[in-house]
Amino acid sequence: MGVAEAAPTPSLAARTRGLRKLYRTTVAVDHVDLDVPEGAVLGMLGPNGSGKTTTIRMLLGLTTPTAGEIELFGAPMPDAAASVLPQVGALVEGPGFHPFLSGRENLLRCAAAEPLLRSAEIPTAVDQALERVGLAAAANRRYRGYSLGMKQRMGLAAALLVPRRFVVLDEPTNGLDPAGTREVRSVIADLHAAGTTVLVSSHLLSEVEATCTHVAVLHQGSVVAQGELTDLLESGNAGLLVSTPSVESAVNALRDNKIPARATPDGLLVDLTSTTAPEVVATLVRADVPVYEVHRQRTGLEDLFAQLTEAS
Ligand SMILES: Nc1ncnc2c1ncn2[C@@H]1O[C@H](COP(=O)(O)OP(=O)(O)OP(=O)(O)O)[C@@H](O)[C@H]1O
Repeated sequence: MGVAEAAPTPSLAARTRGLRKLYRTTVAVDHVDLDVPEGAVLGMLGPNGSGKTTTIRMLLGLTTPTAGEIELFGAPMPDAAASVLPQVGALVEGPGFHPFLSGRENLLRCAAAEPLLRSAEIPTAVDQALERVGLAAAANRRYRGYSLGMKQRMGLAAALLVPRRFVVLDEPTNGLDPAGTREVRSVIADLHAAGTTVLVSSHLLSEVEATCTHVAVLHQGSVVAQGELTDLLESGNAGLLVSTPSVESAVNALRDNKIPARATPDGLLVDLTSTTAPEVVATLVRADVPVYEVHRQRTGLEDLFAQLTEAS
């Protein structure tokens, strides 16, 4: 043992290092170093084909990495799969429900395979999961007749059969109507409030902004940005765009108050490094400058994501 102890690293629900997956000659995932802090809701953001599903499948032991390491709660995968995976609930493509059984019957079968559920607890767990995803009324209908959104809800119900330490949701709002999307957001918020770590993939920045505390952006199989959502959103130049017919008076009024600003084709761009949006508006109003509209300039993450999605 060394004399100096290393500073304790925050506990991670999932950690990958150098993760790589090749399908023949296709590099699906390349050198992914992902940290999912315990208690976080981490949004894995990326355009189609950026490697989200492949990364998730490797985390869950559903596909074998070509190279790299995976740990779940500090335990190496796949060696620790039997002890760790029962604590992990997952919604991934192709959950394989039986088409001729009802939603309830399918979930009863899933529940029977859950090591953490005692037989006596199964019926209640199934009913609670059906209720939670809004499928209680359709529970006795055959799975075959379910809509895409209902099938998606079934996958979510299966992930939520037991209280989990970690829930992994691959594009959970795919195929859902606006009400279904709101329900998924509320399920994620409930899980977060209960201390469960959530990893959720999406190709929509708005989705991630609405639900996540952390984000990892994937592009062409690699992580191009990761960290706390607020930090990433604030990265880059924070600016406020002001729409006013009196640009010159506005610039002068702001400069008198030591707030840097300049005219741009999009409007008056005010530097927010040393001030706030309400302060800028108050300053302009005090100087009798008419303000039609103000909005924040696109953030670092929005710019990054726009570049990635526009390029693909
Ligand atoms: N089983 C497979 N066989 C061959 N190539 C695959 C397979 N699965 C994924 N790929 C390829 O790996 C790359 C990453 O795919 P992946 O499904 O992980 O991306 P994704 O970010 O989840 O995309 P989407 O948002 O469309 O679901 C793509 O080029 C895809 O074509």
